Amino acid sequence: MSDLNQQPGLFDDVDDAPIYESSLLNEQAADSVTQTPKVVPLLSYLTEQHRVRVVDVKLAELLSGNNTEHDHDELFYIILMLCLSQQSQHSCLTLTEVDWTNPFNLRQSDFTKLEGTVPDTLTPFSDDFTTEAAINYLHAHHSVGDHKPLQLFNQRLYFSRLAGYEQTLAQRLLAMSERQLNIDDAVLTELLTRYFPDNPTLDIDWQKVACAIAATKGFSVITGGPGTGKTTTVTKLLAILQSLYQAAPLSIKLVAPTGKAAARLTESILGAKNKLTEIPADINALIPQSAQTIHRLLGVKPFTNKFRHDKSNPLHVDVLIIDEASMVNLSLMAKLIEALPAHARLILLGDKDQLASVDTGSVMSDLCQGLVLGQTPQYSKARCEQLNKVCFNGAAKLKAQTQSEFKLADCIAFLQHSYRFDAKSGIGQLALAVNTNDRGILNYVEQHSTQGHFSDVILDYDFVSTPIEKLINSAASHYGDYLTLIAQGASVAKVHEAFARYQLLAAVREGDYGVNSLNQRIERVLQQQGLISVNPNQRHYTGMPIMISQNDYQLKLFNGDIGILMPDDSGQLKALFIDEQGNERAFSPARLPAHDKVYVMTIHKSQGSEFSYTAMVLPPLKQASVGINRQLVYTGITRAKQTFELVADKKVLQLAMGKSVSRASGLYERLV
Ligand SMILES: Nc1ncnc2c1ncn2[C@@H]1O[C@H](COP(=O)(O)OP(=O)(O)OP(=O)(O)O)[C@@H](O)[C@H]1O
Repeated sequence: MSDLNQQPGLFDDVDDAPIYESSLLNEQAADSVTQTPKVVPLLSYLTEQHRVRVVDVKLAELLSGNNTEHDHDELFYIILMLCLSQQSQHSCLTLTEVDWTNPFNLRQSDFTKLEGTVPDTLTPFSDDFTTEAAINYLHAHHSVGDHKPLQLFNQRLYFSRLAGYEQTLAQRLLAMSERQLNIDDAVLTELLTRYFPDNPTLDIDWQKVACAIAATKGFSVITGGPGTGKTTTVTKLLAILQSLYQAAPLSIKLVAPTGKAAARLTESILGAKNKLTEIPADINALIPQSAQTIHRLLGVKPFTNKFRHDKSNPLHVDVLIIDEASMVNLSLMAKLIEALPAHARLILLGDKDQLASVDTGSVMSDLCQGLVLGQTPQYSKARCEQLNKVCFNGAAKLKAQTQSEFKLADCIAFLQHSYRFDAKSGIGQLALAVNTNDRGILNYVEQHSTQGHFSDVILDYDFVSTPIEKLINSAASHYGDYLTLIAQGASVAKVHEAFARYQLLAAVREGDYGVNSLNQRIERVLQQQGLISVNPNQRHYTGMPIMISQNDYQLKLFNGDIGILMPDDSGQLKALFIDEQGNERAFSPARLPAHDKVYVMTIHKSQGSEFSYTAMVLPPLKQASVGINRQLVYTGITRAKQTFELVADKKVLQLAMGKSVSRASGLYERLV
């Protein structure tokens, strides 16, 4: 069960190798019995060590019908494993990936302790309980099946709620993609030519292909790395759609998963609308100016996990664009799709290579499986012909590769050319090196950055001899800008703008290179420099930057929202936020939902935001075995707009590059 155990969470604190030899284990367990530690039943050991939660034990007992402590059957333990899997944001438990001889990934150290307790066994399952036996067992079990608490799909076990979301999503996406749209090819060709004039520097204009794909399908995905023109493309797409439906203009909504991402989308769509002068004014006026959060669009019903808009009360929308779709979890995506009217078009925008959502599922990367940079996606022959006709006057630029079994293959557009980062830019090259685990490109970036050719990338590998103080002082000096503005009485917008210019990101929370310690140390330096004044008896102070860590639907403050504490006109200390429409919002600190200091933020929390100067610190090698991976580092790098600084042991960077994580999900399989 490599995938399950690679996920951050349960086994974070365990850094020795797992044991796979059960005979060896038996010996060690036996040895340890002769020493002081007490041998306890496996389940007691797992709960005592906080490897499984008591609440999950209770749930597993309830669902398996095992009420007595000493009467736990196979289903009980499989449900525990499913709980663990879900805590690592997998949608299901992939039974083929379970190591039945060591399903809880016990380690050598679990058995070789000199004191405390050791488990009595590696596995609760008998030797003949293989994956095949497990699947047969589950198939026959009365708790598994339609309208039962657990469901099997292929070789995957689900809690029925999540299986239901996956099923809904797959069915709706398929139905949307198969809907017949009456588009006049000749008119579409003319519009595509108008918005995408021939560009001799590009063999294939993927933006044009993306527009053609999204214009001709009820459902589409437009994915691409930073600066590949997702916003530009979607703005042109909306102009094309409004031109196609000019007689009855479409109701278009733009949404993003967080307020920050919605604010960014608003800003970039406005920028694109102003820049694209080829869009006629009357059509331009029909393209929305601003984006909102998904929660705002759906209308949160306070104190429930339900929304005002759902299947029985669908949204009034003809076209829905979801930006930063990789951050949207399975349940929210399913609820959003259920709330769409049958005729609506859905377009997902985002970067498939970024971190998946903080919650369960990985919809975007599931849908984008198999895309390879530099290659034509696996479109069907008929689709290639159609796209060649409308985009390239029939020239056979797109050639059908091997026919994909994936039913949505014809709906996926992959933007492959970065317009923001040209060959002179290190950020784009570094992101590429990490994303493709290409040490050659990494060497190239290193050489060019030390020689000063890539002024946008600073690589500080001198992890041991250069103390972390250098980074802390550098962060403090950047943050001095917004603090000076507060002291000068600048506007809230100006202060927020200055704060957002620089951000230090850390991969972990704990340890010297983690968010908690770095936050304290930067605060101390700012205090020493007289830029802030911290009173040990008061949590809040002028200049403190905070990030909300819990949604508050009453106050409409959401996880990830950033506020800065400043005195208002009457001198009262307030937390000031700017919402996605650019409006100021002030709250007294006592009313705020859970929040943290944010001189440093985790890379996870930075997703959906951008900073002119982004600095990122990775933990030392001994802390980097869990949770540091390619998607994490790539997400951190691509937050940078102008300058990216990395402080890390080069070995940790390389380790991350070599480790790509994926989440267990059956969405793709439901669509083949
Ligand atoms: N076809 C094009 N020709 C020239 N410049 C382009 C083209 N497409 C996009 N750009 C420019 O590249 C930059 C990035 O484009 P855009 O913001 O649309 O990309 P994005 O993929 O949405 O970026 P992000 O990484 O912010 O999500 C913008 O300055 C835009 O004007």
